[in-house]
Amino acid sequence: MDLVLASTSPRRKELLAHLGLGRPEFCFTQVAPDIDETVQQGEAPRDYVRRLAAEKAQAGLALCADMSQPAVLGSDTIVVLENQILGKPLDVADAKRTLSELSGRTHTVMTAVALTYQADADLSFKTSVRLVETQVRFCALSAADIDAYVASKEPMDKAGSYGIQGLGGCFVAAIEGSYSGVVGLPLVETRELLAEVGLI
Ligand SMILES: Cc1cn([C@H]2C[C@H](O)[C@@H](COP(=O)(O)OP(=O)(O)OP(=O)(O)O)O2)c(=O)[nH]c1=O
Repeated sequence: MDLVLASTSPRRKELLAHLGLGRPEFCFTQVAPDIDETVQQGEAPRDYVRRLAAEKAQAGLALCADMSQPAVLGSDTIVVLENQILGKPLDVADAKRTLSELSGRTHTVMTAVALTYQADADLSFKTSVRLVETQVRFCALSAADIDAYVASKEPMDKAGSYGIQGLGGCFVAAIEGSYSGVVGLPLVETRELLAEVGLI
């Protein structure tokens, strides 16, 4: 099987490479899935993030027509505060609003990872999905903190308008769960998915 990462995220690429544990034979290619990320009416955050990860993997599979046996990974990350999905910010004002909502509170980061691959028996494709939830507590943020952070532009391509792996780590008072899941690809669960199909 050929491993394919269906993602445009440089962070997911870097995290997936970790799973090779330095072995040169572990390799993968990358394709850019293009899916509609609209939340369906009444859709719960857990259902949404699982659906998007699966749709990214399946959209990625459609881009692998030239491969004999692709196994495609897709992933999606959302921040959830009081059952509300906080995705990537629409603009600077939205990022500032999101950060002030997260200030001094605990939110959940949900990341789903999906693997679409050909099940041997009947040549049909199967998608396995794992959902990982992590609690993140933010310290209290001043308006000056938020302005300075948003000016760095780091929040603009990230769910919840922050990156724990970057400057946003300054705001994280506590985390319970998967650090790599917050960054966008939960390593333990991704390793399990790959191990199930013999890719590692
Ligand atoms: C909360 C948090 C999110 N993020 C990122 C992970 C994801 O890349 C992004 C959420 O957007 P996603 O839609 O999950 O992913 P993406 O559009 O960046 O990439 P893809 O092509 O795979 O769809 O937020 C961090 O990098 N650090 C964090 O601390």
